[in-house]
Amino acid sequence: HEHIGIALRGEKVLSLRAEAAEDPSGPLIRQLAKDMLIAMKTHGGVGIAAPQIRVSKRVLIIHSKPNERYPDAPEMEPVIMVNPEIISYSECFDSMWEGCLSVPGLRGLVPRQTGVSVRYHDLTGKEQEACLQGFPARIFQHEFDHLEGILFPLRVA
Ligand SMILES: O=C(O)C[C@@H](Cc1ccccc1)C(=O)SCC(=O)c1ccccc1
Ligand SMILES: [Zn+2]
Repeated sequence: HEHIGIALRGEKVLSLRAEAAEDPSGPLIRQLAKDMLIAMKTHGGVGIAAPQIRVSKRVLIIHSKPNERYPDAPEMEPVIMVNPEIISYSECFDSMWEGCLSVPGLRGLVPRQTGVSVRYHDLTGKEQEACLQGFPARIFQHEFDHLEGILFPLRVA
């Protein structure tokens, strides 16, 4: 399974609103999260959403780490979020360069809120809340869009 393929722009699964996961702590979601982690690492992403490995479920991973475009991005452990909800956004916006594993070769300057407060279930089924700022907030909003069937070119200013 080393090479779990990534769905590309134009595939229907990327345009759907993903379905809520019924059992966030069940074996199906745990296996899905494992496959997503492998796919994200294999393809060198800083995040991934389940529809990108052709599973239309509301699961996303954010894994901010320093990279050539954002050398000062915070280093964090991957955060796996099941059925994430946005509680509130910051007022401020900024634009940053984004890429997408499903849109290879394209980069775009995307305006998004600088902060976001989220609620989600972790893989133990526990409800969590997190306040994200900066690059992690950026990645979250990009991955959450995937759960809504939205790809970043739609948001390019
Ligand atoms: O396709 C995805 O969802 C993963 C995507 C996440 C993302 C990157 C940059 C801004 C917002 C969200 C990627 O990881 S694209 C490839 C990449 O590693 C990268 C691209 C631009 C900047 C930093 C990393
Ligand atoms: Zn993407």
